[in-house]
Amino acid sequence: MPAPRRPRTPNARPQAAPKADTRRAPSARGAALRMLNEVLGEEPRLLADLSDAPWAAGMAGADRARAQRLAAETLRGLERCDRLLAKHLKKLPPLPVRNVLRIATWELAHGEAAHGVVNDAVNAVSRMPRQGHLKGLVNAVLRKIADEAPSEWPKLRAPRLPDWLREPLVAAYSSAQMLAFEAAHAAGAPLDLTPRDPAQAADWAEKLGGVLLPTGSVRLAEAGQISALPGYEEGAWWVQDAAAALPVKLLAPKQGEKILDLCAAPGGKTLQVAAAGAEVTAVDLSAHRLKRLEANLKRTGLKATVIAGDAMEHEGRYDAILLDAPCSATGTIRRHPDLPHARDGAEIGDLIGLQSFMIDHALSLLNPGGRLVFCTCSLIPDEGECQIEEALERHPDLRVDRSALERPGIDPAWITEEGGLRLTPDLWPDLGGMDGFYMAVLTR
Ligand SMILES: C[S@@+](CC[C@H](N)C(=O)[O-])C[C@H]1O[C@@H](n2cnc3c(N)ncnc32)[C@H](O)[C@@H]1O
Repeated sequence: MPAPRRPRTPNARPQAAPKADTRRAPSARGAALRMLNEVLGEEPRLLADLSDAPWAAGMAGADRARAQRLAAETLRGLERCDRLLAKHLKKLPPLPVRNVLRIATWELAHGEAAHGVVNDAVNAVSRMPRQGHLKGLVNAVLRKIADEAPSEWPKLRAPRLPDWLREPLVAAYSSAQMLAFEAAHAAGAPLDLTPRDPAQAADWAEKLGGVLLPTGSVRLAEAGQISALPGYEEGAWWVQDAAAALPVKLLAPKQGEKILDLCAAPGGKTLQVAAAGAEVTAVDLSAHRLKRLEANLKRTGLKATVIAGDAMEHEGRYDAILLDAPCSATGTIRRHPDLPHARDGAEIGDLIGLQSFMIDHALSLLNPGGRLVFCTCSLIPDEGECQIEEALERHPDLRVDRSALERPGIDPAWITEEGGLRLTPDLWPDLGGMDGFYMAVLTR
């Protein structure tokens, strides 16, 4: 029988570093508009890929952060914006004008002074070569929205996920749980930190005015400027969702162990493994994303061997392997509200194929008695539970180590039939939720 064809790696294209742009930098609102136009455009892009776009090169850090937030929050509330606007639009204007209206609607619903918001929106449209004539319409609509939005916004339902994602999730969970996911996505995410020294987590929670979560992460309600927080410069902690910090806790790296982090960038998990004193090799296909890993290693003073390359071609023998495989990232919508709009699910089939090839390759690199943690930040069981069930069928000597799940803060209700952990954004409702994730510990 011919060997099965390996699916193409969806994000295998090398990413070039952005070129500096000498044109005048856009305002925060102008940049947010460009971001929305790109996320919702014909060739949709993710916000994360736009943060260092050439057109944003001259922007001050604070403006850049404001633009990102404005774009992300408008996308999070897009359905609500459109519902408010629909009452006042007989016909949908072209996308750039619609996006000006959407951003302004979000701002008006969230307490921004109407005068500035409406003026800026009218000016933005009047500068559009082909849509300038719509400035009067924009002015009239936004004056009405300014009156209504603050009181109407909270009455609108949490935005629904698009069908490409809602349908598989309703089939896998339930309609009620789906509504709870959507409410969690609408609520957004607090800022979680992983302390370099887990024994000092409570101290950092106190110093930063946060709370210590049951699994050992520190949660802050208000992020502000992260690089200005105590402990940032000295690398005493790094930003990492509490759910994303769990795979390495299950891996339980030990001093001196030889550990491979197969899909490592931007590196939150590599830092955890290195902080435990293990000898870590971090591999990732994206040289661009690895730059962030290198910067994080420098800031924290932690050590890792960093390799830009294809996980499927990596060779060696390791005591333990972490495989945080490329996936649909549908568990991270609280923090990436652009994802449901910029994606359409077309690449999920390829990703599922790649994940199973990566599991098999990772298993071939394990020392006898070694352990593999497979995880994905996805809500889709095909990228989680099903991968493990199928791996167990392909490898009769493989078993799932359930004892690895006996860790502080892990609720037994999260444990799945095959022995993995299923985390969803509606968990910890009183603490502010967590990202969706799946993880399992395999040994052979
Ligand atoms: C979920 S992210 C990893 C997140 C990372 N473990 C962390 O904690 O920061 C998946 C990563 O897989 C990388 N990737 C995708 N295909 C790959 C391949 N064939 N070989 C190595 N890395 C790959 C992507 O560049 C991406 O950085």
